Amino acid sequence: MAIDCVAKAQSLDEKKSPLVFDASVFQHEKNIPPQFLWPDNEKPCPYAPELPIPSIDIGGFLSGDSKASKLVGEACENHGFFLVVNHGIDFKLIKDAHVFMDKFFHLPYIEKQKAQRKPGEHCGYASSFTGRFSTKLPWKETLTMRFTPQEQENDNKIVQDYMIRKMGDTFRDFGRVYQDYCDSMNKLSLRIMELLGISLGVGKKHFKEFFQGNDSIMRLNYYPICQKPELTLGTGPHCDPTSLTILHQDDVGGLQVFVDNQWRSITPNTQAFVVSIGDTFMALSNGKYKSCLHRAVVNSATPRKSLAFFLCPDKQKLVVPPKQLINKERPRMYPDFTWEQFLEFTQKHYRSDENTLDAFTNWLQHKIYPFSLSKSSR
Ligand SMILES: C=C1C[C@]23C[C@H]1CC[C@H]2[C@]1(C)CCC[C@@](C)(C(=O)O)[C@H]1[C@@H]3C(=O)O
Ligand SMILES: O=C(O)CCC(=O)C(=O)O
Ligand SMILES: [Fe+2]
Repeated sequence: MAIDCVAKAQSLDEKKSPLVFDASVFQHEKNIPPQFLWPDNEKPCPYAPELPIPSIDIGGFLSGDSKASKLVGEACENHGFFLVVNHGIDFKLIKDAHVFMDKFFHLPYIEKQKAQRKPGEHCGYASSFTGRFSTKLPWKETLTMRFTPQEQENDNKIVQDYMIRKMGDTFRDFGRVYQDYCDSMNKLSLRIMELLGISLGVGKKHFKEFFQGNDSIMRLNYYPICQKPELTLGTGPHCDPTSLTILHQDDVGGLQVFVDNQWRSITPNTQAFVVSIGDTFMALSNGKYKSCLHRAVVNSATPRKSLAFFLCPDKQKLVVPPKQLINKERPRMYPDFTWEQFLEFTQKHYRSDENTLDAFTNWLQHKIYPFSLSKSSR
């Protein structure tokens, strides 16, 4: 009974009308609401030296390209970030995606609310998560769409259909651009999975086949101007729980990665994509490749935009590393799990941070073995 009451209280909490983060208002406010203030130990530092990350020519990469494989392997074992250039993605498509993103986030709040994210779901429009969290709110608005590859040419176009359903037929072009963008990201992801398979010594097919039927996430991040950027964060410190992130950031700058105990900035390069390993791929590589802590800072001069494509496996597939990556020196590091379980954990039980995967594996083990004694309590 008590648990039911708590659960009801929490769900009612989500239903309370939360603070509305309307950037058109907030971006001019001298004093930002207390919910957006981050603790001193997490506030952005005045200077984050650039992190040089390898630039991989994915267009020139062929199976025998040991240089690309070595460069990617070193980066992924260290911090999990690298650039991809010569990617073959149409630059007009990237430009159109940014133009349409700008148009969406400049709509009146009441219009954007037509796509409002519902509690417990990951798709939709969110204005800084004021309905999800009560403190350390990120200074951003987001629009999140689900992507699954079309099996047949005439299969439904899940991204375009979603945008038309939520926003009406005037969003047909918006939907087409993001459908094409996600289709391009899907193809690029599978090329990168070939490279990661070779660099891990399991062959170019292994991960490419694992992610053939992916169930991925397209997220648009819009970071409004902030009058006190030193007091808040656009996106708080976290590791992506997903498998692979392909990020296109505009030329404003703000992405930072925590490496060797220091925040380092990733210099914008609109010709390239920033690719990073997520928690799920860290588990697939049995911990060999690292999912790294990162965040986004904001500024008082110009809004910042980033397009994040999060590759995720079919929700029912078991996440299990290939046997070649399990040995005496490196026994199994994480339990079997499905992306469906992990995604539910991040949407209903836990705010992704630097410990999400460990918190998830503890949660999973207590869910499966509720009365097992954890090591610490033995
Ligand atoms: C599965 C996901 C959850 C988040 C979006 C994708 C991958 C990154 C996650 C996120 C961005 C990590 C930081 C916290 C978060 C709440 C956010 O700032 O948006 C996370 C996303 C989410 O839970 O909606
Ligand atoms: O906007 C950025 O540069 C990073 C955003 C991010 O890390 C995310 O959406 O997971
Ligand atoms: Fe991220």
